[in-house]
Amino acid sequence: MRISVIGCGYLGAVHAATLASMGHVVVGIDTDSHKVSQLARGFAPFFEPGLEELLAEGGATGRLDFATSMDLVRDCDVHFLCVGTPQSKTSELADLTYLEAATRSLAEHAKAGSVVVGKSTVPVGTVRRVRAWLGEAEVELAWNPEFLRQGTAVKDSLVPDRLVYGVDDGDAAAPAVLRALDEVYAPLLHAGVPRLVCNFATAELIKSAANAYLATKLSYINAMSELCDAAGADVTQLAAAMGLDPRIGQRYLAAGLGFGGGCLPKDIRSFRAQARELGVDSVDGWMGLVDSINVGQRTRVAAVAAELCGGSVVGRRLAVLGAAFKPDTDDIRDSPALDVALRLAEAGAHVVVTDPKAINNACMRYPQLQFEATLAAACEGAELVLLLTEWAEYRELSPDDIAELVAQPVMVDARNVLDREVWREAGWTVRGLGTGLQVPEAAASL
Ligand SMILES: NC(=O)C1=CN([C@@H]2O[C@H](COP(=O)(O)OP(=O)(O)OC[C@H]3O[C@@H](n4cnc5c(N)ncnc54)[C@H](O)[C@@H]3O)[C@@H](O)[C@H]2O)C=CC1
Ligand SMILES: O=C(O)[C@H]1O[C@H](OP(=O)(O)OP(=O)(O)OC[C@H]2O[C@@H](n3ccc(=O)[nH]c3=O)[C@H](O)[C@@H]2O)[C@H](O)[C@@H](O)[C@@H]1O
Repeated sequence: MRISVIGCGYLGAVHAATLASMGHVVVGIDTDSHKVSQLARGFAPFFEPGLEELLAEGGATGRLDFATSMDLVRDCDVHFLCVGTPQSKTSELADLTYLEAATRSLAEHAKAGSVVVGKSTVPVGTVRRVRAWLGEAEVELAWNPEFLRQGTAVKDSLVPDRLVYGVDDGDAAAPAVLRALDEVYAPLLHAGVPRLVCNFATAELIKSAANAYLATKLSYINAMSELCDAAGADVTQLAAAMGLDPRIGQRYLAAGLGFGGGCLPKDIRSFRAQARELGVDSVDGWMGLVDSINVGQRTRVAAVAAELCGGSVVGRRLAVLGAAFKPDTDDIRDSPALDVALRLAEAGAHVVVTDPKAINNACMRYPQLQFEATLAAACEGAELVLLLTEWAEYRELSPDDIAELVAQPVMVDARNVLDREVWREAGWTVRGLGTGLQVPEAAASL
């Protein structure tokens, strides 16, 4: 099939490359000419494991191309809308202006009978607006939310847990739309990936509800970590024991600094705003609590840092390990690590940040922080080390690796990934979250 992918960011570039690897002829369209020129030359404009290999394969087979001009979508049978839907700058609502612009532009170029498939995460009711933006274009519409995670996006796209097709069940064209989607995803369906067909509102809500559930699970275990600190219990052991119950499961129970990124935070706020508009107070209140528990973890980490510095971080040299919002990505959107680093810098500390992949993105945006390419340079002379993003190389750190570099052997392990006993035996003071030591109220204002 000939397919276009409109919007080639963390979602769209991976989607385009994986569709080409399945045998389709794909053109990715993006308004960012720098991104397009990198993609067209086979370079990933961001770090995503496995993406460059797929871009190279797509380029070599001639099945994958990228462009800024919508002209190239004319021959395509299916168009995927993958543009950003960030949080509005002035409210909790999703900003749909990119989606509107992309849809209106697509409508001018899409051939009659082609199928427009939304993939961006949108508030319930958006598909009706997309239909209106398509105007007189003689195209069909479907909504096919995406569940991939950054860092494992290629694998998640090639082996997804499920495919959700939102279609207009009252429309005579629905069977043809389903056939088109089945043809797109034929290799996945043959491999047994479950396929769920539903109406538009359900498809929109499935995506928001799934992200809200993941966020809920994370804030739940982070609330438990606060309880563990108050009660002298250990949240890592608590989570491990809870997770052994298959009804609960181990995943998304790692307590610590909480969630960030370009999706979960903005999606729960958008979900909250949707619930308010629909008059469903329970979801509004619930999402508000999930959000505030999550943001509260950042305050708690900053408070622990201040406590370990004797009550104030003013003038102290602090090393921060991690800038990306999670390991295996260079994405710094709503990064909890950078949020804590900035709070500590604002409180008067000299903060030196390192990260295996995200330094370039971070140093352009935050000139008030010092960035170092290596762990050794970041730790040199540090009076306190904060492990804020659990990259493998930080999880596997041993006290000997940095003991000679730091000024004081003191560590905040905000992801609870280090073996505290090993570090304590080596003479370090180590604090995690939910380890049975209360975060002081006085410092919590930081
Ligand atoms: N990043 C992820 O892991 C996932 C993201 N999503 C959703 O996918 C959507 C996209 O997210 P990301 O890829 O992370 O965002 P992103 O910001 O990385 O990419 C969006 C891309 O759209 C391009 N764009 C904006 N307006 C355009 C237009 N009129 N025409 C063509 N291109 C245009 C931008 O230049 C940018 O490259 C969001 O709704 C997000 O919630 C869903 C699942 C996973
Ligand atoms: O809609 C989206 O864009 C995507 O959002 C998340 O994916 P992603 O943001 O890539 O990252 P996750 O792996 O889910 O992690 C989110 C945050 O939770 C944190 N986290 C995760 C797991 C955990 O146990 N503890 C924890 O604090 C991570 O550090 C990270 O900051 C969802 O997992 C995807 O299914 C969804 O498609």
